[in-house]
Amino acid sequence: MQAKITVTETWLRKHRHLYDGATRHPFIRSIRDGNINISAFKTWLGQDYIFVRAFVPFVASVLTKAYKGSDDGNGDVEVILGGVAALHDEISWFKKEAFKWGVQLSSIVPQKANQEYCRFLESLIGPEVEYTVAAVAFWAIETIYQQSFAHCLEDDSKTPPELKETCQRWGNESFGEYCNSLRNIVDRQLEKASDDVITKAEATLLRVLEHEVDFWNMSHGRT
Ligand SMILES: Cc1ncc(CN)c(N)n1
Repeated sequence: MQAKITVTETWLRKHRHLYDGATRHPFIRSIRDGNINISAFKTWLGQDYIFVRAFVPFVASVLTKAYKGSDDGNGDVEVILGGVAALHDEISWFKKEAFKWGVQLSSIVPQKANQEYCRFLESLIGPEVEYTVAAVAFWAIETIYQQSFAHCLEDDSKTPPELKETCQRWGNESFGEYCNSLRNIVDRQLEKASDDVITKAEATLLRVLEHEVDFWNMSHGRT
């Protein structure tokens, strides 16, 4: 018997071009090819620290929605709670890494693409945004990083040794499994969602892809 094609699979096929644009961006390719400009990397590091701080309340809101809105016989809350715990480690990691690279986090000013992305996250926090829609954003945001950095760890990559740890942070297998768990949550929700929610969720996925591309562009010095 053939496996059923899930909604996320349909979307990823339909929006492959945009998805590849986010996960195979020139910034990521430059890490993978070993010719990353270190000042671009430092820009990314400082800006991403600001993004991750704004990401925490968004993920907390997804957790609340999971608690209130899913049947949760499926353990959504535990999976998302794992994500919150990982973010705690992520923030400590950014501080340690910034120190290593001489990036002064307290003096970083968020750039336009970052501000807009953080504003978008905030727009998804309120109770009027359905759990399914917010969960799609969450899944996409985490998965783009996982896929991007895993690409830099493939056998034929020339990622500089000093950036391997960064790539491992999101490109590792267990982060990949966590992203798969988020994808299962999303597909389960989408199975029972109304057409209206499915339409909103797909539009949200597209917005995330665009914001991620803009974020890489900003880090790469293209804005
Ligand atoms: C911009 C961005 N997107 C995703 C992630 C993964 N949490 C991140 N740290 N920053």
